[in-house]
Amino acid sequence: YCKCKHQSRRISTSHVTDVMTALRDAWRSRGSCSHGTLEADSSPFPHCVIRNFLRDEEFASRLQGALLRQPFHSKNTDLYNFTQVHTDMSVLFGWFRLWLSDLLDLELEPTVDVSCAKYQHTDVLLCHDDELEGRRVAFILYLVPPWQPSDGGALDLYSTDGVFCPACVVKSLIPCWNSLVFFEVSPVSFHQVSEVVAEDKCRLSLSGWFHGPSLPRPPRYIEPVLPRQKHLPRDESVLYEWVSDVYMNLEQQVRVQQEFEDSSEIRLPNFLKEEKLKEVISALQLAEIHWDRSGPPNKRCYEAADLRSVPDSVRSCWELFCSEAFFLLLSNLTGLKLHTLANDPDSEDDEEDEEQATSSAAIKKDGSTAVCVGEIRRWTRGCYTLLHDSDNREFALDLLLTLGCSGWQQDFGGFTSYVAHGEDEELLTVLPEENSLALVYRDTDTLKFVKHVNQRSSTHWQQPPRSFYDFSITYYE
Ligand SMILES: O=C(O)CCC(=O)C(=O)O
Ligand SMILES: [Fe+2]
Repeated sequence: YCKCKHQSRRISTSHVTDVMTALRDAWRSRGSCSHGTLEADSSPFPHCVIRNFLRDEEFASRLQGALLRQPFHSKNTDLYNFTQVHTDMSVLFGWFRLWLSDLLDLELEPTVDVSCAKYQHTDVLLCHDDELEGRRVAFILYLVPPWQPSDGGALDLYSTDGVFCPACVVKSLIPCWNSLVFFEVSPVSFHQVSEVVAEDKCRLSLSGWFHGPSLPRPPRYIEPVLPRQKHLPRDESVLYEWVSDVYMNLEQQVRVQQEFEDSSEIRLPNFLKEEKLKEVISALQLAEIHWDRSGPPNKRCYEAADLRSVPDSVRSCWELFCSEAFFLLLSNLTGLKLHTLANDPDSEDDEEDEEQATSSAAIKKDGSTAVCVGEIRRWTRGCYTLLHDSDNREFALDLLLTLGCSGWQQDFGGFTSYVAHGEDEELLTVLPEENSLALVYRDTDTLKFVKHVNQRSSTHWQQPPRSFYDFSITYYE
């Protein structure tokens, strides 16, 4: 298996032993080592690349052909997009397991769990650590055509911060025909397959894990809960200034509420008044707003506006959604109790409540406990959010207003997908739609993610700013 530079000659046992000793030392001392076709490094976590992994090139080509004829199934979630087929490759990787066991001085279980993956244009596997009960070493054998960094599809390795969260990509391994990468699965082995941008290349690989005793795992970092705020004291004039007249009509509010109660979600098109919409979009696009990158990348990747840096029009729009008058409007639109004056489904004097709905005198009396938390976000190519176990799971009302996204298509990604916890099935998709306000009530079993914005969005964004924006706010009764 170790051919080094001696393509046609048999390798002497002593040479193999030398390489093995060097590699073992490098692995143990967290150093690096390079020997012919083999390169090992411990930064950002221990990994090794072996070129010309399969000695018989022709066998490798036949293997590639045979694999390509397999029935691939498409895999499509928050984390990834690619096609896969399971294969029994225990024979092919059996001896490799013995070699690895010897190298790592570690008992690896005989069962290898191998699958074949095919990544094509826009396919991606976002940041993850591979940690799952018993996985000890991950390996990937690439059966790819000549591959350039500009084709995408690199295996990117992340550094980690002080609390074992991924920080940034510090090394990119470009897939190469008949080369194999293996790395130690550990609490810091964060990696991704970057999006394949080549339109006509197929990144075929055989990959899997060898199982053994797991490394000790530090407790997972728990993110602090973002501070939630009570409504801002603003009266109903803010609604008349911003919200399209149709949604200020009480009969219309009743209709919206009925629909919302039936399906727990509703889209309200043309939500903001046209001139206000234009003002906010151009401010978001042109103003010098400070955008902070959100992370860590195993959970999210987008930019959020530093609210201290936004121009007046954007701030006013933000304040609209946080205003007392808006909490009351939302109560009327959804039937939720986001305000003490909200229609109480058990109360008999609904009519009286409705009359009070937009009266500023009534607003002053409020003693509600409803709160909200949210962000103004910027979405560009490569952005996403992922589902994760630490998501706090509470009943909540999500509000999403997307701006600067006219002509958006679903296959660009960037849509919000609601799923039931522990299931693949999608409950609801909210597409970015210009000036459409989406309201979604979620229960403790519902999670959401924003699908990776892929390279197809670049064809849509011919010129700057190459981004769309949203106001994303969650309300708690
Ligand atoms: O294909 C690769 O380079 C990595 C694949 C991977 O990380 C995985 O399947 O978990
Ligand atoms: Fe992985």
